[in-house]
Amino acid sequence: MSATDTANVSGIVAGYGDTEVLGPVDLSLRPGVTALLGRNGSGKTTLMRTLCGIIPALSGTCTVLGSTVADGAAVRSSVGYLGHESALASALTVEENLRFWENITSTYPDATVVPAEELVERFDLADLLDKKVSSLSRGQRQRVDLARLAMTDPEFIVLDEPLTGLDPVYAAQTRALLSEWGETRTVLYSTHSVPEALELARHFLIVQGRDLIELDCDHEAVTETTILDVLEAHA
Ligand SMILES: Nc1ncnc2c1ncn2[C@@H]1O[C@H](COP(=O)(O)OP(=O)(O)OP(=O)(O)O)[C@@H](O)[C@H]1O
Repeated sequence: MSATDTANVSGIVAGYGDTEVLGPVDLSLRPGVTALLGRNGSGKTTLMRTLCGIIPALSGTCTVLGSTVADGAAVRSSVGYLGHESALASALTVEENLRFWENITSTYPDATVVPAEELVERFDLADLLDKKVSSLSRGQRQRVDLARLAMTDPEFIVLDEPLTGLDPVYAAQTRALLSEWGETRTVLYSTHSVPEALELARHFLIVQGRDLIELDCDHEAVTETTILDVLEAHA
């Protein structure tokens, strides 16, 4: 553990009820982009949801920015999570959703709230404002979900496969957004694309069986072959 760590995980076992999926694992996350890789069903989503306090760890402790994630209120405004399922209300319009989240986030203790108008411009949402979320395409909805996530300007950003299924223009914009966030914040994102991970990240977490293998470009040469070797070791 070091003073610059954003998240510290100690002996975490992640899973559901009686079913252990991953762990026990220890890990630390620092500012920058970390890519999380692993085979289908290996536990990436489970781990990310545990780190954000969405599901409880079966054992072990997880601290984010000095607060334990079990204390949901303490981490709510400092952690931004984008999962497979949208956090938006599908029967409301995009504008209504942004206003709703603006109201909710302004109640978080010590929260920064980026005004909806600023997010509309930054995430290019002007043409979508009057549309119901239920009528949006997956990529359009993700844009709104990212704006919702950015509303609290979180220091720890966790994104589950944010680059899957996007058109080339929006994929490039999202890659640029991740890189920009990674300059000052801690970004953990999952992906199945090794080349894309190598382009975006300098730190890699790879699920191997119930363990997490860490690779770090600052300490070793990380290549597609190194990552594939780790992924295939338990195939
Ligand atoms: N709600 C749940 N209850 C019980 N088991 C679950 C639940 N959600 C996922 N699992 C199981 O946990 C394991 C890990 O799933 P998880 O979704 O974390 O994998 P993943 O690495 O994100 O997979 P993928 O790459 O396919 O998205 C799988 O065996 C899955 O069946």
